[in-house]
Amino acid sequence: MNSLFHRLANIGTDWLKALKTDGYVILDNVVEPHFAQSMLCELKPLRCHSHVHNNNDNTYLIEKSNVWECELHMYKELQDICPDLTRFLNDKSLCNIFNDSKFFPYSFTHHTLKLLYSENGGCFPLHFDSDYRIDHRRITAILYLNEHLNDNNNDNDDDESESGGELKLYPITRPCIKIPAKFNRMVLFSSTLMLHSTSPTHYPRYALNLWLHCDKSKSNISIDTNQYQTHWWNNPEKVKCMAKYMYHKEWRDSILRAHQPTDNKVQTLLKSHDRDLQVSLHKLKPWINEVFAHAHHIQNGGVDNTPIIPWFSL
Ligand SMILES: O=C(O)CCC(=O)C(=O)O
Ligand SMILES: [Fe+2]
Repeated sequence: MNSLFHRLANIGTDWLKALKTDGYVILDNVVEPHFAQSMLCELKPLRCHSHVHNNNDNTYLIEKSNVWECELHMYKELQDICPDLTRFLNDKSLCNIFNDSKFFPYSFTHHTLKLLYSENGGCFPLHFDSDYRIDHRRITAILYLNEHLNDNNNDNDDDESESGGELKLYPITRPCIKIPAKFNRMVLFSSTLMLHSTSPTHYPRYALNLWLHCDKSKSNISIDTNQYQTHWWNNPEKVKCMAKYMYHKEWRDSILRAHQPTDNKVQTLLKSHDRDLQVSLHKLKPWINEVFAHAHHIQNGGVDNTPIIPWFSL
């Protein structure tokens, strides 16, 4: 069977280098357009028949209003009626590209696939996908399937577009990046350290979220704790604290935006957000002047490439 990601195998390694250095990369036209189209055709009726549902029985996905999520690997009965989405789920070629490149200190075993649909202001609050202490996801790869978005939906517009639905990345060395969810575009980023959110969508928004899982027993990771004492950015935990501090206002607002005001989870989420912010500031204490200066610089639109962020070190 041909690789579904054949284009990635033929575009050299610059994109892998960019992902490793910047923590994210944007790739257009990654799968055969007719295959992307056919996955979209399978996805649309699923959401109409409510198969793509809010996973409110699953603690690991927090329910958000107007966002439908379904982890396809958990629903065998859906796999039988969605052959192309199931082929996308079972395809190993993306993992193989990463494993063969040896650019990353992981051995990827497989990916899982979450189907996503949002509408009517649906959005994701700021979050990290994976907590390295409890799960094995290391790279997020989201394929967007929104045909009506075209080149008028320019990348990196300063203002939120009218259609909304952008993926927003917060890489802490530069201001937020807004990425329109265009058809057959894939955005890859660090599951553990890339803070991200989505802006409220004003169109029916379709996406396929792949998570690459690593085999922890085979990972080639060494943590030098002495080195971690030197700079905050050498320590992945501190990078997360920094992101929390830099974007805490936006984070708080995004929690309110993603849930109905009547949802009683909101107060709990806000409380835990406020507590995490205090903990983060405490952990950053040894570097506090440096941290404030860095945050101030980025918040004023600056870029600071001095910190080499260990995006894929855990
Ligand atoms: O749909 C997107 O662009 C992002 C989705 C996301 O962040 C998630 O599923 O964790
Ligand atoms: Fe996410």
